[in-house]
Amino acid sequence: MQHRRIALVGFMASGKSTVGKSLANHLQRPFVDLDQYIESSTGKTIPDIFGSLGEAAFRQLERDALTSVVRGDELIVLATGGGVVTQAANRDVLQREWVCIYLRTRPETVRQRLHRDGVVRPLLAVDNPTEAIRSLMAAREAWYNEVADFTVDVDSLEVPAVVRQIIDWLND
Ligand SMILES: Nc1ncnc2c1ncn2[C@@H]1O[C@H](COP(=O)(O)OP(=O)(O)O)[C@@H](O)[C@H]1O
Ligand SMILES: O=C(O)C1=C[C@@H](OP(=O)(O)O)[C@@H](O)[C@H](O)C1
Ligand SMILES: [Mg+2]
Repeated sequence: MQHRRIALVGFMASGKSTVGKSLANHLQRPFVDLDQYIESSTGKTIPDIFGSLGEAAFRQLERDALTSVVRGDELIVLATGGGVVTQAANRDVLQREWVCIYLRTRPETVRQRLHRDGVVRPLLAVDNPTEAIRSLMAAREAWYNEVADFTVDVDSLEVPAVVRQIIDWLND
């Protein structure tokens, strides 16, 4: 596990971007956030892409990004977006080429954290976000499990404790 690329997967607001950055720091590896990569390569924000081009176009950009983010043998830590697993091609790449850590959350945790970071998540910017969280999570759960090499239940863990669990597992 030490010599492979690491991808964090999980639902929106599970902590992939935050934990990923800290994990990369600890492991002294380069960190890439897939959403930020898409934003800098397109010059558009995620909400702009959803708003002007639609979700299908975003998924295409995300698929392309997942392969172009890999440069040579660099052992990066990658924070994916929560919907990366909706695409079969991405699940295939994640299973074959990445060690995947699943940050598992309960819907209530997502609800509580949703607005804390100021990140706009277009799929949850709806009239009934609680219902959107519930239904999207139910639809995706099996996919997260399918790609996961290791799962952390993050609901009652602070970020450093999540990072510690991952490092302990990698060192096992
Ligand atoms: N383990 C945690 N405990 C408390 N807050 C957290 C934890 N992990 C992340 N957060 C906070 O939740 C919000 C969403 O985290 P983020 O890393 O953007 O999630 P993701 O990339 O999975 O959508 C941020 O405000 C972040 O600081
Ligand atoms: O779950 C999703 O479909 C999405 C998750 C977001 O990333 P985070 O999981 O980092 O919030 C971002 O990619 C986009 O808003 C779509
Ligand atoms: Mg993120």
